[in-house]
Amino acid sequence: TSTYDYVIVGGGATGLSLAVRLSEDPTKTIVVLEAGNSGIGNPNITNLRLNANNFGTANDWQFVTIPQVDVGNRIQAQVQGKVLGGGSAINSGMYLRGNKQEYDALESLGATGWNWDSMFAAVKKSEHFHPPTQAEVDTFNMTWEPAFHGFDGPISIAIQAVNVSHFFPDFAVPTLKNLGHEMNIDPNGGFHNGPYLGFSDYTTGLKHPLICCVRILSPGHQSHESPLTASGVEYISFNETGIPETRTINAKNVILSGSTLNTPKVLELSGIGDPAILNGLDIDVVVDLPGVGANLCNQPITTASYLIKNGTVNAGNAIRSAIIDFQPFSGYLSGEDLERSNQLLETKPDLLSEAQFNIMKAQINAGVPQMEFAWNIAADANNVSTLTFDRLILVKPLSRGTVHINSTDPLVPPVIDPKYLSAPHDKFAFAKGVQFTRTIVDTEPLKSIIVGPVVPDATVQTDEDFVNYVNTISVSEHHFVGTSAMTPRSEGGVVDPSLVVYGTSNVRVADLSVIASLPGIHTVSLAYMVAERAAEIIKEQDT
Ligand SMILES: Cc1cc2nc3c(=O)[nH]c(=O)nc-3n(C[C@H](O)[C@H](O)[C@H](O)COP(=O)(O)OP(=O)(O)OC[C@H]3O[C@@H](n4cnc5c(N)ncnc54)[C@H](O)[C@@H]3O)c2cc1C
Repeated sequence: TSTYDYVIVGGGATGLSLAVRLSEDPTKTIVVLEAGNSGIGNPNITNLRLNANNFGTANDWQFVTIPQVDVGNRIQAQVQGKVLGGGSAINSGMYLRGNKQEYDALESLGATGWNWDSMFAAVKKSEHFHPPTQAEVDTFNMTWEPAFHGFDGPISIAIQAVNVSHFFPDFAVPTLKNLGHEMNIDPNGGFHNGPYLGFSDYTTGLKHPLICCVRILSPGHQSHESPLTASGVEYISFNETGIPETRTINAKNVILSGSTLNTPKVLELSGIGDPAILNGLDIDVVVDLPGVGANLCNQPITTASYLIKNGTVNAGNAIRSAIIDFQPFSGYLSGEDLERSNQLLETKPDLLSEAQFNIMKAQINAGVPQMEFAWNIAADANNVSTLTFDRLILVKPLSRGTVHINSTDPLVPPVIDPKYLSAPHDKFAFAKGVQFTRTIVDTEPLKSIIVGPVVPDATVQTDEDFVNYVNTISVSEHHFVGTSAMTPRSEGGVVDPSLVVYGTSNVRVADLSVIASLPGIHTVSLAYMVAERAAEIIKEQDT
């Protein structure tokens, strides 16, 4: 049996991008194990507008959380890509980058070399920006800064242009201006405050067999003093009749790219993790690493919609989230609310590290965006138009949760407990964000064409009503990070700045689980950053 140079577990956004870069060296042999199907020829994957058709299908892991105590004990569905391309194959294609401070924070938390400069260079390497045509520029007032973009990478990026309703230039932009929210000419260069036209990426799945990696193999590893050296991985392969067969792959390097929710499972099944979890399942502790599966972070999301006066706008066939407005707390909280925010920020939420808490508070004070307001307009069959803030997202929550196995059966899903809105400040700031949409529609020129609220309806008025609204309606975004954090081992870290799992010599993690603190964005650009940086590091170290 042959020994590959690299086995990459997970052919998702990070894993595939990394495989492409590593395969640039023709002397290296690489195998990618992907648990899901191929997306080849599937229009639900190639057409961004149909992405939701994948939810609940074989292309989705169909995870659910345990009951979420702070949002009415609701169990929430957690869509996650289980198809070549992973999340990037079934996502909505929105493409965003955060503020410089948010990447520099990763280095402050212990990820030496992972800062805005290195990650900006990495993401430009991954990018093939397609500038808009002159006609699109003229029609939609598009702006962009060439220095913020890469033009030779594999990931195509463009500004969304098709069928944008006149509502946006005529009503949305002037209203935002009257609220003091000035347009951002290009949010991709390390400052994404303010409204801008949506950027998109266009990635699609590829072809592959059905394979699910179970655990890392480390034959003969006896001593807990010396680092574990993996010889490859064990995986289950389903044959044509659906019968599972256990097989192995030998490799000099193991790279886990199964995503924030899946990678802890492979580590824990391999005996790498929190002894309290492993002992309970009679799994031998090979590496004592309590940070595996901890520090789980994701964003809460909800919507609000308003009826538009008949005949005042032509909704046309506008695309989703045509304008996205990212605001710091000072952009939507009143003076009194800011005082309340400061009071709530005096107490560190459970499970959030002191280091992260301090950094996040500094970012809040520096005006880093905390809330996303995405604007969309649509008309029904009777041409009744509705303005929907289709993504109201608290983009940098303080709440932290966990994901762990509770079975040694590799086919049993992990226990996912993100503890949504468990930090009191999260609930306050999120509910206030939803409430702020009432201020937006009460501002001219929008005010003159709004009939009134649809969802939440007009009975929802007080602070308490809005808190109840988010408790009962909000769901979770798909932007998980943090469960194999790149922080010092003594602070709950799982990987070092070279992405090597502590206590091992040749096991790396390269997916979004390594990002200790979430930039306030949609996360696929981060996956490309991690992949490009990982490729640079691995190529340099493995010469
Ligand atoms: C529905 C949805 C919509 C989204 N919308 C956007 C958006 O519009 N814009 C944006 O920026 N981001 C979006 N995201 C987020 C973005 O797609 C993810 O952050 C990104 O894909 C994460 O990359 P990853 O490499 O960490 O994991 P993934 O891309 O999820 O890849 C992990 C891969 O590993 C495979 N895998 C897992 N475990 C195993 C195993 N044991 N053996 C073999 N294979 C395994 C999985 O099947 C999967 O293909 C969205 C995500 C989802 C799910």
